[in-house]
Amino acid sequence: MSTAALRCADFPSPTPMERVMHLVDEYDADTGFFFGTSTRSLLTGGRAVVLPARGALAADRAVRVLGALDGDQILVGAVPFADDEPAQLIVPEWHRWGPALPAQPEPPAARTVVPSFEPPPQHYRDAVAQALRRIDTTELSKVVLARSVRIDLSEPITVPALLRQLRHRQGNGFVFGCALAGGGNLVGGSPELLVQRDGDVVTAHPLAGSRPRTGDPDIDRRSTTELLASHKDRREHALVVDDIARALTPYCTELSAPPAPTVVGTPTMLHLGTRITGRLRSPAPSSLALAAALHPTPAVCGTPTATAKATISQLEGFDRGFYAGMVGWCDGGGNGQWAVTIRCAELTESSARLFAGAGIVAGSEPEAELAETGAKLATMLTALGADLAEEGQHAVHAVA
Ligand SMILES: C=C(O[C@H]1C=CC=C(C(=O)O)[C@@H]1O)C(=O)O
Repeated sequence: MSTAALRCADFPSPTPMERVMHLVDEYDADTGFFFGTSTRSLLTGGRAVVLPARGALAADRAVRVLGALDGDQILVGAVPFADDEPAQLIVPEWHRWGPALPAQPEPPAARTVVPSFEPPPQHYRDAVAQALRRIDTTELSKVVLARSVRIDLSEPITVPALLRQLRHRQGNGFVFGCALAGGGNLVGGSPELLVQRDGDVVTAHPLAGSRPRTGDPDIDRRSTTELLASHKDRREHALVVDDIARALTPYCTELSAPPAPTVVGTPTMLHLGTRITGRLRSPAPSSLALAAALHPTPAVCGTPTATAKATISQLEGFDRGFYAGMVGWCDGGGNGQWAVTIRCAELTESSARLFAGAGIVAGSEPEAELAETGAKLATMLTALGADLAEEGQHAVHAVA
């Protein structure tokens, strides 16, 4: 091969998309935080104050820190699912707002990976079957059971490159990156708003009840109709809406939600969603205090909460870490936005650990829930360019 051909193969000329620089390109994988919506982006760097407390306590302490923030300072970070695990909440040294992250429609370089299921798919089916027995015989009405997949990356992918991919795959959702104190980065593209406060207006947009999206308009139209008509999915969804409305009521003078959900589509999934809005009483709690009051909702935990939490720790078989927690920002005035940490991965130079869960209620079927979690994993897998080896593909996308 000639030298010219070698140079060409090694250094392909940049596509127009690659030339568009964005705030995200300054993301520092050691201390950075990025949170992007379809209209704007937030990038932070450095850690002026680190809040080393755990779970709910971290949020509580963070709320007190918020009261002491200087005019323009903000608090950002991620809170794990479990109360007893360390949160990653910081006041950064600096932050900047910018335009929405441009999507990266070109797919990433494909990489063949062999996934390790932690735990294996059969464990997941068994856990769902056990949960269904508990739903039949105890007070448990709903539990969200998740599974995790670890993939080894033959070559590293940078956080900005992954975030651009996720922006493309998560249209109107939230894309986030958060450097973790213990090393690695939490990266994801969540479709679900836990809570947002803007002055005295509070908004939550829970999602629960799902079908995979195929990209075939006829099939997706049928799935949308089926989802809206499904008693099982409507029940699964209503438990989340009721819980959030109950938790927000004490803080609000008005609170409203439409009587029926609509279907919220992502490029890989169709979900039932309900936008809940309210007016906060004065003095309005901060967005972080509201998020802490709501977390964990039955979209990631279950009903009743304590029984569902116990069921998750007994049946799931792995540590959720930051998956199914919350990620976002809050300013000194209390305004801010927190997304539910789903469709995410914990990323290191050499591996990615992905997570996905599904709500189990009476009428759920283990094989269908396994397939649903497989479809949810596809958001991150395709963003990573993971071309699964055949046996892994079967296990991730297993259908009845
Ligand atoms: C728990 C997850 O999704 C939640 C959000 C939307 C739909 C869900 C469902 O239908 O089960 C889940 O409640 C996940 O993606 O890991």
